[in-house]
Amino acid sequence: MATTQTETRPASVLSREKVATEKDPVHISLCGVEVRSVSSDKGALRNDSWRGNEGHIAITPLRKDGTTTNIVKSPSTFSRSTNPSNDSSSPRSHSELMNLAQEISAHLTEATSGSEPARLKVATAALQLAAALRPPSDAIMSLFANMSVVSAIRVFHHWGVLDLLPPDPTRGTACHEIARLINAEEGIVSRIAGMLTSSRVLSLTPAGEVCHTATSLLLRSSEPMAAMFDLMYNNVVRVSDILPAYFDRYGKAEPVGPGRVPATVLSGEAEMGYFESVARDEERMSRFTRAMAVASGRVPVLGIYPLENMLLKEDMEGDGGRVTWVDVGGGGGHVLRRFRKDCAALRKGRCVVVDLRGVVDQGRIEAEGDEVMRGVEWLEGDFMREMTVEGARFYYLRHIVRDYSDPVATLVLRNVAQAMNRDSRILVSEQINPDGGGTTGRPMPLYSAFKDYSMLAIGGKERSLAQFERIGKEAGLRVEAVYRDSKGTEHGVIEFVLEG
Ligand SMILES: C[S@@+](CC[C@H](N)C(=O)[O-])C[C@H]1O[C@@H](n2cnc3c(N)ncnc32)[C@H](O)[C@@H]1O
Repeated sequence: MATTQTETRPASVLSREKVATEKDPVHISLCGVEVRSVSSDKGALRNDSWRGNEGHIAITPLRKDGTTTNIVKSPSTFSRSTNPSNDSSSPRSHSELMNLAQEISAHLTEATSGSEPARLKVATAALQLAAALRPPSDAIMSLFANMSVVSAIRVFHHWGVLDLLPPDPTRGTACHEIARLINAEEGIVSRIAGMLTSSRVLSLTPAGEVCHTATSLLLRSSEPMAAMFDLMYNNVVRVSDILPAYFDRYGKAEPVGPGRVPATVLSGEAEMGYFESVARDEERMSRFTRAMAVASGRVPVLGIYPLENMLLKEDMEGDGGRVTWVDVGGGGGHVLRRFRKDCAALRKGRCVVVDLRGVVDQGRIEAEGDEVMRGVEWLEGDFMREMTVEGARFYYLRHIVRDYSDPVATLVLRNVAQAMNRDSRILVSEQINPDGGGTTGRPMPLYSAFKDYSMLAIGGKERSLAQFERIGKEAGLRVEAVYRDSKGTEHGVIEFVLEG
């Protein structure tokens, strides 16, 4: 079913994309010669079945010398014929529907026996089949049905209902008992519970008692996902309510920031940047950091950039105390921890986490006694002003550049560039949108578009490679290489070096 697809990137970009090695099945954008399906690692995409663009393709391109190498390419860079998702609203022929049904039945056994690629195939086909069978008016009303689910979760969350249900999903609590425990009327409790059981966020015992599901367990207040839910509620739902008035007031343009972004206008702190406003409140900052741990878990950290190989190539002996790795805006160090756990060479090097004061203070405390983080330095710093760690080998910016508009992101990159040596590298680890951002005849994967849209609230954006190249150039950097995720996400790592 798959077809080869010639990459349409300009030659200037193609020449810089990275060829994979056996150990690092890095995917790049080159013209594919053979196309075959590839296995995926387990777990990374669990619970993501609504991402809407599943599966991925491995291509075996020919090198100039005629040999081949394993290169994996994200599906979004293929033509629609290779990856027919995302156009759920277009009418489908009977044979297309039959193909989807066959796709589901062909992979269902494998999918339910733990195969991640099979699960992705079945989930995608099932979503496409359901969407194709849904009349347009239902498609519209289902948007509001989803919002009602969000609303019901929020109320139960606020009332502490999700914390009081038994954690064992086979044991339930009757609505009258929930009502008694939270001092509410039974009628309102059962209506909200009804929204959540019909959407399968909660479930019912045969006796009609309400019980947890795997989904609702993740929303208990002790879970990091609850912090993420709050963040999304604020930055997507609440911000949506003011967006038309926001654009009326500030103009129909991308927010530039750092101040006057929708989220800070909403909170009555219009002149502040988003992070400035979050950092004013210790509790809010701590919830934000917890939410980031979830965000990081949803996209791969390891296995994209061949760090171990790169470090082995470097002569770190006699380094004169040179810093190996700066995690710029590294939060509580959760990402650095994963790199250090995986990469012995990095544990030997000097690693620094730079972030705002409250964040590094918290990170330092939490890392105490953690063998993997022993020796890590925690440094308060403001990347909007300067990068104080000079000449490090790597400056790692994960989910940083996307937090800002082009002018502000350029400022951050320029500050880092000014601290670099000629052999230093910046690694930007983010979603890489397809060129054209979904406006070139093929829609973006739904999840990628959602991530971009949700960044609007804080004045940020997801970018295509061409957009990264542009802001890098403004900052005095050039793209040395691009490493894409082989697991079907749009995530990648862009390696920048000093221009010239
Ligand atoms: C979206 S989070 C990303 C955290 C982490 N890199 C990750 O991938 O999970 C952005 C991080 O940048 C930090 N940050 C925001 N503004 C900053 C500034 N001006 N200087 C340094 N760090 C900042 C925040 O505190 C937060 O930890």
